[in-house]
Amino acid sequence: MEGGRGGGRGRGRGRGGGRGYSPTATATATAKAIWVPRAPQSQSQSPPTVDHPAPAPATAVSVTITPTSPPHQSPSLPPPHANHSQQQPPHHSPNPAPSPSPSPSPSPSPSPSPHVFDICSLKTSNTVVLKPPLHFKNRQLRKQRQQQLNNNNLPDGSILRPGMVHLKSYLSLPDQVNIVNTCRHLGLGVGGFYQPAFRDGAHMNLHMMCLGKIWDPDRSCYAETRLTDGAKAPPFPPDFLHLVHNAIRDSHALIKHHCNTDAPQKLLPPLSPDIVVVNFYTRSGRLGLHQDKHESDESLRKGLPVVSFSIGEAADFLYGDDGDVDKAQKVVLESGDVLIFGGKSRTVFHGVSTIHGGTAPELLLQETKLRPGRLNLTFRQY
Ligand SMILES: O=C(O)CCC(=O)C(=O)O
Ligand SMILES: [Fe+2]
Repeated sequence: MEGGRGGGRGRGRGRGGGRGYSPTATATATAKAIWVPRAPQSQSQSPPTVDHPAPAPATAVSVTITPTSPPHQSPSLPPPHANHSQQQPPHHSPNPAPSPSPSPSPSPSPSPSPHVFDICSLKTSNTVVLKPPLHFKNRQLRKQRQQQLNNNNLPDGSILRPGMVHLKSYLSLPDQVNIVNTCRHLGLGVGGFYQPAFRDGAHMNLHMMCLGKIWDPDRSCYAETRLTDGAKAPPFPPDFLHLVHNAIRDSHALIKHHCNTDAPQKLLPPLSPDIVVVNFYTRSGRLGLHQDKHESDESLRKGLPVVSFSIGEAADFLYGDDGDVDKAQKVVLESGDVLIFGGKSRTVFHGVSTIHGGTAPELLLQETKLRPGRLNLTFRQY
């Protein structure tokens, strides 16, 4: 990604909103009694710049009552922590926090370092949570499958520009849960989430973690280690590869259908990703218009795409020919959406202007305890 050259300083210079974005609107959700959303987080749990409006809205169904329990997670995940990084310093401490213990021992557990950013808020409380009944879950899954394969087995999606494809509701709920859990686990360890800062003291308005290679926003290049704390990137997670490949395959089907071509791979070349940039946006998070253009010359020359997964709250994603926000087009990316830009759109300017609070799927929140905000993964081939 390019935060500096080409007029795209928006990515990095996110101080207070970067390139002319108005402050993020805070949506207030009204819950219609039902199964209760998670306990609202107290202000003291929030980083200084983060809004914590009302909890996500819930959906009306008949319910059974169960006590609050930790989310479903793989046994290797660390146990719930009560502490989150709240006073996020500009830089990681020189001694990165140790990886969370792989042992699933229940409690008491060591709290993560205060410098670690936990994308889930797993603090248990006395709140009674009403869980959705199984038939509701199944209906959701059926609906999702149908959405994925309507229209002659084509995925639900559209072509925004040549080489730029938006797949709607593409990632299943279990896949989203798995991605959140994996990112949480990696994000708590060495090289995990941090808030990138610049030499001049400005911060990006998001938390980032790079897998495979480190993206260094200050130097606008990839590096082996992170400047702030010397951490190496956690390895690229091979578990996600099939999702990326499937998304490209299904985008090809869509391109073939809509663009009347037998060679969709010429418009959108396939990639073998080896880097993921994972961003977590709180509700006030954003990312100025920028280009992703520090992958290898060959990768860029071939137009190997960037594949982006959105999970959690919806976001306004802007894109255009240059860094001018007023001329940019907008698409709303919701949880489970996949956006791909390659070929002629490989270096399209893009950014995130708004996170829509309260829009994350309730089931996802129940399963993961994802914080209010949005998780985004962009896969790239160096
Ligand atoms: O969050 C998004 O949708 C975009 C992220 C992005 O552009 C980047 O990480 O370079
Ligand atoms: Fe980008």
